[in-house]
Amino acid sequence: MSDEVLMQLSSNSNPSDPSLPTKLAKLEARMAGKATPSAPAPSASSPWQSSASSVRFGPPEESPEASTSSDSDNDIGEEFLIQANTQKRQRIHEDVQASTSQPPEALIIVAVGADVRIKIIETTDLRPGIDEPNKSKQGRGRGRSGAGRGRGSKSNDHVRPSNIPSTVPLANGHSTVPLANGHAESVLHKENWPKEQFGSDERTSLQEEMVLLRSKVSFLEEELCKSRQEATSHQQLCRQLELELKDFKERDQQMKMKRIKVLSDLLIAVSKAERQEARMKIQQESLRLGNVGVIRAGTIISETWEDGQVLKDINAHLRFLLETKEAIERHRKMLKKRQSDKSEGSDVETGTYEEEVLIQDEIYKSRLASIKREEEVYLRERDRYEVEKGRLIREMKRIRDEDGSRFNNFQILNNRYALMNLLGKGGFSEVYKAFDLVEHRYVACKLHGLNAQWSEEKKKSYIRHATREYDIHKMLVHPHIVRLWDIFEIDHNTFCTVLEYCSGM
Ligand SMILES: Nc1ncnc2c1ncn2[C@@H]1O[C@H](COP(=O)(O)OP(=O)(O)OP(=O)(O)O)[C@@H](O)[C@H]1O
Repeated sequence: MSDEVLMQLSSNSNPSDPSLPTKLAKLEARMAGKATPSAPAPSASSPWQSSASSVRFGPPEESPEASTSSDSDNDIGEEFLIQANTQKRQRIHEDVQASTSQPPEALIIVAVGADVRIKIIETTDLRPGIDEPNKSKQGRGRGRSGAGRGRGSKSNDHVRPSNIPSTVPLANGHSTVPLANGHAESVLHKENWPKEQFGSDERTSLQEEMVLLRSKVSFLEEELCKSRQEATSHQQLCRQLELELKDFKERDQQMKMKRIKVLSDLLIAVSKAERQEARMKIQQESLRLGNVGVIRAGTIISETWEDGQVLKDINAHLRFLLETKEAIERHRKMLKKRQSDKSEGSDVETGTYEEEVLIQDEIYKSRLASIKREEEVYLRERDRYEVEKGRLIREMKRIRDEDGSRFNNFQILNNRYALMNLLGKGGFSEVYKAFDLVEHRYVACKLHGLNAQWSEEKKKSYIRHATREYDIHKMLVHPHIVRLWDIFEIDHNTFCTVLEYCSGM
């Protein structure tokens, strides 16, 4: 008899009915398949004793009739059992259906004596991570069917996979519960299986189901094993990829360093070649256009410019032309003076002489015009050479500044700007041509050197002004204004502004 039935009976019972223990004993005896004794069943051995003392079978209006005849008691009990069993079967059927439609729950059907117990086990899959929330349902006092956790409820204390629906009855009257690991757990029950309640076909179907579930479990275990292997191989692959990535990054870094090295070597080579070329050019130009000479006057040494040969030649030629021009002018004056002296003589002589003077004057005039043209050419040429001389002097100064600069040894500033040659020197700055190793373009690095002799206040004031100037400059974008790309500090007395490079072309 199920706990539910007992509960029902308890709720319907009349505590004042003295014949109830007898009825209960009879019913129990029937349920156990024994002959019903007329005397009350030994209450001490009955598991239902406590409740039997206070329960009454059937509806209350039938109770007087039931208390008068043992046959009628039997009939009522049988009828009740039939009803109860029919209800139970229906419930089993419903619960089995429910268990198939609701995988997290499994039914354990335990046959106890003449009754059928339905135990609903709130199951939780043993596999980690699956049906976690169902664990909370474990250990609930009573199942959904209302059947109690009384006898044989040991099986409920085990956690089972969600797809195992029921216990399977064994021949010895124990029920087995398939576990996740494929073993069967024997569930001990105090009563034997009623063969008339569970047909062999039902048992067979349950066993088949159990076999099916076992095969499912083994399949899932295989799948799990495979997944674990895959996970291991994936982890190994990940580790390998991480190592490769690290290796690749290291190699990339090395390549980057190599690239920078190769690039800076190339830039240094180019710069050195340019420097050499510039110095050779200066040597050649200084022969032609002039050079700086040193004049010593007592203890004072001063520098003066000495023109080169070309300029000397031009100047000499111009001087010669000037002298020639002056000589022709003098001859013309003398000729005119003689002409005036001769005009006092005879007409014939005077006429002949005037003709000669005119011819001579014309000759002087044409010579003067030719000298003037030649002089103009030489003067133009001298102007051109003067421009070249100025360029040469600037270049010489630049080379001298470059030689005296502390940044002339091809440094890489801020890990990015490879300094090449000096472009020029300003009031407080040196401007170097540089190559931006990140953006791969030529830039002009203006190195602002603060005078070490300056007071801290003057340095601060200079930096404040320069910062304000460059903050404004940074915002200016115009085709006729060089862009300011970057600004950074080199040391306590020096900072650098990176400008767009102007080739001057
Ligand atoms: N962006 C540039 N591109 C190419 N060359 C440059 C650039 N900026 C400056 N220079 C060169 O550097 C030289 C000195 O620069 P600049 O004229 O800016 O100095 P400055 O203004 O006199 O110095 P300071 O700002 O210290 O007073 C210039 O004559 C020019 O040859």
